[in-house]
Amino acid sequence: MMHALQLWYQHGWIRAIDVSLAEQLQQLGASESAAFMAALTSVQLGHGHPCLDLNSLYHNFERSLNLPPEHATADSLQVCQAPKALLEADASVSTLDNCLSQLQQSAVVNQPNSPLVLQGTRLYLRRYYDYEQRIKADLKRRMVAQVPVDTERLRRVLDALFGQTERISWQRTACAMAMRSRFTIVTGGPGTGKTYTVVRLLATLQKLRTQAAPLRIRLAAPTGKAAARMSESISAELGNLDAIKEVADVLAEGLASDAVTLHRLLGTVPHSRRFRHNASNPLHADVLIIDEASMVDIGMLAAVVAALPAHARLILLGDKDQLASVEAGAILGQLCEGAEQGHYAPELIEWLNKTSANLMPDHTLDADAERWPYLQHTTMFHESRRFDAEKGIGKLAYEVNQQRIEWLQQWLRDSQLMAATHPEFDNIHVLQSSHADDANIKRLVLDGYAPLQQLLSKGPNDNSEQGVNEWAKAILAQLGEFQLLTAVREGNWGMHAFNQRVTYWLHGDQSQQHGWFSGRPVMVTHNDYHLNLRNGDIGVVLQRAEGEPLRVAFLNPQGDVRWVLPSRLTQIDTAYAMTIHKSQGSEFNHTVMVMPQTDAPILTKELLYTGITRAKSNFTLICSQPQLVIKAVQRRVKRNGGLTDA
Ligand SMILES: Nc1ncnc2c1ncn2[C@@H]1O[C@H](COP(=O)(O)OP(=O)(O)OP(=O)(O)O)[C@@H](O)[C@H]1O
Repeated sequence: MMHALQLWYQHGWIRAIDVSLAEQLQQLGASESAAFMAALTSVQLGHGHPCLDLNSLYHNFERSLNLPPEHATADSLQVCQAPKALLEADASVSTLDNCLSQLQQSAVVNQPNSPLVLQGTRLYLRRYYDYEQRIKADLKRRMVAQVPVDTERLRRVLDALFGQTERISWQRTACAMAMRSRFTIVTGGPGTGKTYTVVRLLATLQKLRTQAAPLRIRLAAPTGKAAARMSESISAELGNLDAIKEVADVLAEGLASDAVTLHRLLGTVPHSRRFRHNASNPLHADVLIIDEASMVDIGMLAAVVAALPAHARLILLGDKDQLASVEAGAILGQLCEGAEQGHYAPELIEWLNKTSANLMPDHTLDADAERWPYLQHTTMFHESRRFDAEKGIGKLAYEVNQQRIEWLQQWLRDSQLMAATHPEFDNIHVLQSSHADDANIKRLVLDGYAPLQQLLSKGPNDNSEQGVNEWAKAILAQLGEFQLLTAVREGNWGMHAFNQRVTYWLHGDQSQQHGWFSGRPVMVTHNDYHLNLRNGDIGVVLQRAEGEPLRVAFLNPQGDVRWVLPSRLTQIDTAYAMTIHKSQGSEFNHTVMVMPQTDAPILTKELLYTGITRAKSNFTLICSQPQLVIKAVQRRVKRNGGLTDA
């Protein structure tokens, strides 16, 4: 088994860390098979699963491990043994029962501080088990801490904020629900009014507070981009609240300026996993709102709940149907499972009815609601204010999310006709081509990037520092207008190949020789604490004046331009094309999504839904094989984990 792991590593099937973990455990006295299972647990972590689910492993070896990986070469398939054959050949782990008893007897499993924890049929590395336990215990404490609320006063405040509506207002329901305990989730697709609601929710909290001083409110998001968008949309909504001046003033009082990244909120300690704020140095906050919570990983949420004082409220906002974090965990997806149906307890419905202008619909009632503890604190919004669910992007996102194949098949076949005959579909297009260098793709890209190229060649209005900064700002804003998103990184239809292709189309041969050239958009691919740049930050290479060296312009969270020398940036990618994973938390006016030519497990409905919902006004799908789109929509991401276990 150890030899097999080495071969897997040599052929790029698994990571070095997966093998070295197994070797270290053997040195600690683990049997070969226990060490092997630990390596598989680490492999799963690399795929975003906090644990190895032995039940699904023995049910379907290849599918649950994604081994051999999709990029496995023919050579490697000859040399490397598949997991199923390996496990079946060893009596100690040949069946699920044997494997469980082997692990139960192991010195490295379920002992005080042992590196592995077996919980039911889930095998964890201890750190991830601890994260999960910490989150569960903390959320439970915040959920049971029922806060007394004057329902009459609450009703009056909500009447002022939302007015009377004919139908149930889920936005109002979310505000009411958040008053009852110290944990709340508001989930919904793009434009469903999460930000609109959260501003009113905060206003309600401030109005009904029992302490004299305003509540201290912190806003945070997993990435710099998401934090910047959160600040922007919250200040726009605060402007709209001016109609209810008294509320706007009381809200603004306790609101700590801008939204920050979670790393900044907690304070990173250089070269360490630790944060400055933790259980012994808690955050100064009464309310913490985390936007884009689908991107928060389990380690980060564990750090957040440790640093958040017990009395504080934690409010998660996000779209549960989007891709989960790249790191381990799919927190929002797991906590919100079943949110479509409500699953509210009779007692909760009765309480909500007291605070609401309308009665809660019957279908949200569940007499067996104890099975859904997190849903008693969750509101899901279905109606997008930005997209009509019957038109264009809204319709496409809805059909993909609901995995409704028939409409999609028709759209993939007849998108041109539909766009020509039904104006409501003229902003969603399919460009089918079997060549990534196809002239139609080239035309689409050149047209899409034409305004960017014009801005670049026009140069700054004047050469003053302000003039140059304004020019850089305009170019960075223009980068949000048109964006290629790829489903995969590698291969002819992947992110790297498209970046090379577009660079060549726009800048010709010269750009191939010089990695750094004026106009190159770049994405930072790792957090850089020295430069204060975050994974996902976008910059653009520019020459500020004749004879000056090239510099990369980034926007800081305050919206000002900062310039960095290219030589200081070690981990970046060109950003004409980015992966859908990296696009999470961003939106682009015209989004072009590129599907690969061959199927892969990474192609899921969550991936497609995330890509489609990045588009603000136009969406184009480039694909060579429409049936792969259908296959992807039928496949769902399944992340293991015990967050919702009793
Ligand atoms: N009840 C409402 N009445 C009037 N306008 C609303 C209402 N709810 C939302 N809106 C408006 O709809 C738009 C989208 O709302 P909002 O930005 O809050 O959605 P969101 O769910 O936060 O979107 P995203 O996920 O893209 O950030 C905003 O312009 C907002 O002001």
